[in-house]
Amino acid sequence: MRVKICRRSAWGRSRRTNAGQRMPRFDVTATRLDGLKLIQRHKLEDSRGFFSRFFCAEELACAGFSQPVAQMNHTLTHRRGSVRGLHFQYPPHAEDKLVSCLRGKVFDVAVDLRRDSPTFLAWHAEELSAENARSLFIPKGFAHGFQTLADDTELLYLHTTPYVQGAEGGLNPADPALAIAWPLAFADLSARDAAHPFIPSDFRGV
Ligand SMILES: Cc1cn([C@H]2C[C@H](O)[C@@H](COP(=O)(O)OP(=O)(O)O[C@H]3O[C@H](C)C(=O)[C@H](O)[C@H]3O)O2)c(=O)[nH]c1=O
Repeated sequence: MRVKICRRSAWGRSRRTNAGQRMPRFDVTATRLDGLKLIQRHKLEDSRGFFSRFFCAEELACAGFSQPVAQMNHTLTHRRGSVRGLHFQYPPHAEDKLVSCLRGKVFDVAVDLRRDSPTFLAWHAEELSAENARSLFIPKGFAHGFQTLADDTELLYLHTTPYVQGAEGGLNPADPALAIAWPLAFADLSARDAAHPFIPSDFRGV
């Protein structure tokens, strides 16, 4: 059962336009992995199309996005079925990440790597698409990866920590210890991602 949180608006003002339409805002829903949140963006539609608030520091602080955006990344992945990830950064460069799909569709996966977490090494996936206007908030301590469900899929990432190449870690998307239920056969995978070692039995988290 999805539990909606952050229902109240952070604005305090009326959440309606002059025409009485609901102002764009977000619905934030908890997942079974503590801290990992699904964010639904609302669209304010009219005859021209729609207006949607893509990010709001004030409104999304309650989702856990409480640090400034340090970096914004954009990826295009050509082939349906391609997999990128699973990546994370080791402390002190661990990052919160907001992942959104601007074009196409992805099976977006987060893996809990938090030491002593009751859901350690558990994974959770959400379908993000340009159409469903959903984002995944992925807090520090999680690895992230995705499989595209459409050709020419574009993702936008907001990161709270800059990229530090030497601090990057990776999980092998085919790791049997994770048993991620990828929807499609892997169409494209970087040599680097294919070479991530399987999780060692003595791995206790990050
Ligand atoms: C993440 C990043 C990478 N790079 C460089 C490193 C490589 O030379 C090149 C491509 O990197 P990579 O192959 O890691 O790109 P992806 O496989 O799309 O990785 C991303 O996708 C997975 C699913 C994520 O969650 C990460 O945020 C991100 O690592 O860009 C940078 O210069 N800055 C950056 O912030």
